[in-house]
Amino acid sequence: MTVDSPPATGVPTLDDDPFGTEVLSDPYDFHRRLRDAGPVVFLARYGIYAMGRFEHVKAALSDWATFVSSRGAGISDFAKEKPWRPPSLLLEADPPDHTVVRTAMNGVISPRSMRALRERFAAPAAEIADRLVEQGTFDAVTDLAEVYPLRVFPDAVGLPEEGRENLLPYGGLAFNAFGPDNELRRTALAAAAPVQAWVMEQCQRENLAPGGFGAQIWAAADRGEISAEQAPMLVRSLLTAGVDTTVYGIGNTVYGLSRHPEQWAQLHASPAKAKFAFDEALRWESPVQTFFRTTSREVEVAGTTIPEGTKVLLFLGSANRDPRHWGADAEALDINRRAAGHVAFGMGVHQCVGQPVARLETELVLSALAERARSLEPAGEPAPKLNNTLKGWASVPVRVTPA
Ligand code: HEM
Ligand SMILES: O=C(O)c1ccc(-n2ccnc2)cc1
Repeated sequence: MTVDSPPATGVPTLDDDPFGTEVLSDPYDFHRRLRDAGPVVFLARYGIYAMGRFEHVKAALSDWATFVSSRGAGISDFAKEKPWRPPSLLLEADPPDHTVVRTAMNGVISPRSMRALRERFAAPAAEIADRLVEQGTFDAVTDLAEVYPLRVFPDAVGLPEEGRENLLPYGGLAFNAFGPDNELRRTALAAAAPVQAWVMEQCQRENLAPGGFGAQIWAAADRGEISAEQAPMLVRSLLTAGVDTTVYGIGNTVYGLSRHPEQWAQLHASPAKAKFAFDEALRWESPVQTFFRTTSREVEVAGTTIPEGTKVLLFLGSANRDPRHWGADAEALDINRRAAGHVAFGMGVHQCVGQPVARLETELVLSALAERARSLEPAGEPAPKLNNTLKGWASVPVRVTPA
């Protein structure tokens, strides 16, 4: 789908396809041209506006009343087109409706529930790290990034064992569906029905084990914090977001460190740096590259007037490498940089509610590997995994030497 807002005269325009194979597999040249073209740029291919600089991406994310999510976090404008699935009560909602549901979710993914998960998440991390260091050569994506989250997260939600292989395809479908009507989106939607049916079935109370995130969401409905109709939709949010994102996050982190052996050496020397390494890796190669907003009114941004009802693509990955904010070495991976304040988890009312889960998983598995592996280096060419929203790898062959 394309939107038909013609560019206001004088708006810098680019003809690149941000959802084409070239940009999806290596976006950084386009990001530099996007940032340098201006604060607000018209992308003629889809008739959308775009922001790539840190200052303006952060401001738009923080201004939820002007840049709304309820008309879709993808290119499709829900005011004009039927969504491919019932809209998310979190990602595709605005305050005040969003506030009630988010408050309930904050109570489920809470510091207390994360403390309980730390023990449960630590043992599998150590076990997988032991095995991979023993192996010496492995694939950081298929042997690690795709294994560990699927080992710990479905149990944390309280999912049955049966059918968990649907989780990665469903996440990939949802993240492709935010994009335009291209090959990636069409292929994903063509295979959607059985995966969607499985996901919605798992969101029902009777399929969720006691004590898990799912059961805790239903308990919030029992307490009247949310309605019984909203509860399965909130579980759906966790199933949509909870696996793909961390798989890409862990994969991107190990990919980045494998290309910077001196940084791995520092991490091996002090594995407690894993949390800083994760933040810097998220800044340097943001798993979630983009999200859309829609303008609820005509708005002026840095001298450019954006009409009401315009789809605006926020390039989180570009903002996280903007030298105007991060300095001249913005494109370098440096685990000693204080990368806090990046927008890889978003900003404002929609800032990632799953952040504590992503941080716990990555910190545990990265520190477990760093303790055991003195060195981590490439062992072959990586293969990108193309997705309309996510940036990451299908394969990252690496070699480690034991401590
Ligand atoms: C490295 C991993 C992750 C990254 C980079 C990430 C990134 C993001 C971003 C950028 C947003 C903001 C979306 C927007 O502003 O439109 C977001 C929101 C969200 N994330 Fe994540 N996420 C990650 C992991 C997770 C996990 C593991 C979960 C679930 C356990 C999760 C659940 C959510 C939910 C439910 C929202 C919507 C929050 C709201 O709208 O209030 N995310 N995430
Ligand atoms: O509610 C949903 O369906 C949904 C919610 C959040 C994400 N997301 C994106 C990045 N982290 C999470 C994706 C889908």
